[in-house]
Amino acid sequence: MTQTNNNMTVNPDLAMERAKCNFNVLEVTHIFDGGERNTLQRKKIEDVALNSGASKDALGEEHMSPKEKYENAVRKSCIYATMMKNELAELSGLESFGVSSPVIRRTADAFFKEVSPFLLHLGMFVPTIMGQCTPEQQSYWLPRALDMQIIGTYAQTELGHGTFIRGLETTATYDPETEEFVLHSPTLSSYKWWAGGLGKTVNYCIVVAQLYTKGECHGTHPFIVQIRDEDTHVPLPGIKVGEIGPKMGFNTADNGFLGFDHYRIPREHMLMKNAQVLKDGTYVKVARHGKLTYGTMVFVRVVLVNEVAFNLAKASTIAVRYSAIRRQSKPKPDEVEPQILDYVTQQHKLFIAIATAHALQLCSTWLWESFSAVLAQMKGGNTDTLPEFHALSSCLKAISTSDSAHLIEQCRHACGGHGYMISSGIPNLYNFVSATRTYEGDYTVLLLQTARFLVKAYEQAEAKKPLTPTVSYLAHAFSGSRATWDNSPDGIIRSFQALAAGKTAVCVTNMRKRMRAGLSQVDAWEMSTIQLVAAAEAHCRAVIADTYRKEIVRLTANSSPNVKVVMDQLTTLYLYYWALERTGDLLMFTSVSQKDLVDLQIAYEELLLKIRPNAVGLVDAFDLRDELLHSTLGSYDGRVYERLMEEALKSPMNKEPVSDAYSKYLRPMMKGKL
Ligand SMILES: CC/C=C\C/C=C\C/C=C\C/C=C\CC/C=C/C(=O)SCCNC(=O)CCNC(=O)[C@H](O)C(C)(C)COP(=O)(O)OP(=O)(O)OC[C@H]1O[C@@H](n2cnc3c(N)ncnc32)[C@H](O)[C@@H]1OP(=O)(O)O
Ligand SMILES: Cc1cc2nc3c(=O)[nH]c(=O)nc-3n(C[C@H](O)[C@H](O)[C@H](O)COP(=O)(O)OP(=O)(O)OC[C@H]3O[C@@H](n4cnc5c(N)ncnc54)[C@H](O)[C@@H]3O)c2cc1C
Repeated sequence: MTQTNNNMTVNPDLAMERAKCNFNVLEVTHIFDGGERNTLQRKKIEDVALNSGASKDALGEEHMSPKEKYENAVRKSCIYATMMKNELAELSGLESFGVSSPVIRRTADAFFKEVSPFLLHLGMFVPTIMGQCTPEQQSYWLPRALDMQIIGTYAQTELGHGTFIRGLETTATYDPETEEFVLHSPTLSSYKWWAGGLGKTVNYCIVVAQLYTKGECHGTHPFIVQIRDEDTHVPLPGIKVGEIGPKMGFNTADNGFLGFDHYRIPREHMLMKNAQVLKDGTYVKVARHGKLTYGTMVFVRVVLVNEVAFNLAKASTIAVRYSAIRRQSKPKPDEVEPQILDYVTQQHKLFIAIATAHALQLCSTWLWESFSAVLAQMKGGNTDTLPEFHALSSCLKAISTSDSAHLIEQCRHACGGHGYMISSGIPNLYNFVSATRTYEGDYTVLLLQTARFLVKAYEQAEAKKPLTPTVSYLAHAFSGSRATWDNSPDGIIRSFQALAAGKTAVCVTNMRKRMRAGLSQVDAWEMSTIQLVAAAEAHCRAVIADTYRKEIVRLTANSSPNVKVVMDQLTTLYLYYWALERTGDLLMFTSVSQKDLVDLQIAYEELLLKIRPNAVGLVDAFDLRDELLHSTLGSYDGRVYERLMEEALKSPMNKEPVSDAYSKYLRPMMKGKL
């Protein structure tokens, strides 16, 4: 066993990997964090939050009953929330603590193997107050929410409808006599369903309901609604609330249901930044864009790109470290069993996961900056950039969550049987991330939103009208010839753009054909949706590839030579991987030949070998403390087998030498006495 500086016993294979890494790991950490200052700040926050040991459980969460798990999650949420109010607020440098800080959010992961019941409070309740309230409403609600005097959630989805927001059934009918809204759930399918924290934790929630005033329906609007007594926590009269039951993941989030029986709230509890109901019941539209009430969802879609990049970084750290210590099979009889990381197929599974974590992390920062710019313009009353941003955030949310879930599962495959253990950490990561593909807008549904924008942009390009930046490549779609293949990074990115343009063109052509053949526009669109989803996916891949490449070139401009090399290798790997995944499309829409593709496959395999010696260094650069990984397979010291055994011995099943089930069932059955 090898000793490191701080006297930690490290598995010798991992120590050897670290010794052969040829680049400065800390420099890459700074790139991933967005600069040295951010790394220092992150480390300080992690030290304060994690060094006290407050995040640890006496008994592993996985051995607790659902009720114990929930209560334990609330206990730790309260500890973490108190830390945020006290020590962490100042350190994070945020005006309003925690609300938009990925570091605070990530550090919280050390406290929860699943999720905090407060996630929706900070993730959606507070952002909705910030985004949908008038200044007066904000000054009343925000301090109470930030100080955790009230805890809230976001209740939009109903039993009958999640995707189709305009189809929600909960009603909020204005009564000018009492200056109140009457909230009502007219059907079973109108019951709110899913909101995190609603089951048992929160006492307030944002409720999205159909607004009726003066006999007219004005569509869905947000309201802030008290559902439990602020002192006793008992549900208020007219409220039917509870928890929805066990799920694939999110089992500490007490997702809930909620129904209203003619439940009254004051007029001022409608969130009135974008639309108002006056005392006499007159409806006044304030916003210049009809979809601004969907703002919290857009915010969360942006945040999620960062969130899944982080979770993918965790899964790849676990799988790469494990693959460095795991030895299996004997391809060369005279040599020792190789580390499984030496198998090229294993590298193929894992290095794309590392590269994707980088790509999504850098895209998320870029997306966040674009979002800030759109918000700044909207403050000045200009909503022109919103449609493009909605299209962009929709596809990035869809692709980042879907790719991350797929790659986390691939990391599990890469860990063989041990990856299936809860203690490996990977099942919890997968259960969490696979939900992100559905919530906040399902994958297909969001890609179809992007496709709407692409088709419109294509028609603008056809009419030689100006295009917005992310679709400017569509202007080249009318050259009449196939894009010229060239295997340089820029050449591959141009080819990805050609694929997106080509696929969009095919959709438009097919829809026009179908309409000429007599189909309505809606039916022609519906018949083309498989290809529209594929076009939006291709567009998103082109955006990610272009952004990742540009950002890496910019961020490594002053890096040391070896860091430049390894970062260039990772971006190139990302481009080769996706080109090889899309060979059929490339043959359709570019001049690529069979020989070009065979050469590209060989170049890809050689690239895997070049990255191999730096693989552990690359995941170390994510700088994920053991407390965040929660993994027997992925800890920094690589004591995998010791940890697996330690965890197995903690199982309550091992507390008694003979299980009660023996005398109750096994023995009678075996003795023929059952
Ligand atoms: C410290 C802690 C901080 C952070 C925490 C970190 C991490 C995570 C944070 C929190 C989250 C944690 C857990 C979340 C749990 C889950 C919560 C939820 O799921 S909440 C519910 C979410 N629900 C959805 O997302 C529903 C999806 N459906 C829709 O968005 C819409 O219905 C849909 C877009 C599908 C269609 O809307 P519709 O009104 O029917 O529009 P239509 O199709 O007719 O289009 C009309 C027109 O409007 C444009 N448009 C649609 N949406 C938007 C938008 N948001 N912005 C701008 N424009 C929009 C649409 O493109 C179309 O335009 P054109 O006519 O084509 O021009
Ligand atoms: C873990 C978790 C937490 C959640 N938390 C919250 C919360 O806090 N608050 C809240 O309000 N909601 C929450 N939700 C609900 C979530 O937002 C919805 O489940 C999600 O938006 C999908 O909607 P749906 O369930 O109605 O799916 P559906 O729309 O019924 O989708 C079912 C299938 O139909 C397809 N489909 C639907 N419409 C179309 C279409 N127009 N074209 C093509 N295909 C279509 C979808 O692609 C999908 O394959 C949560 C969900 C989960 C899983």
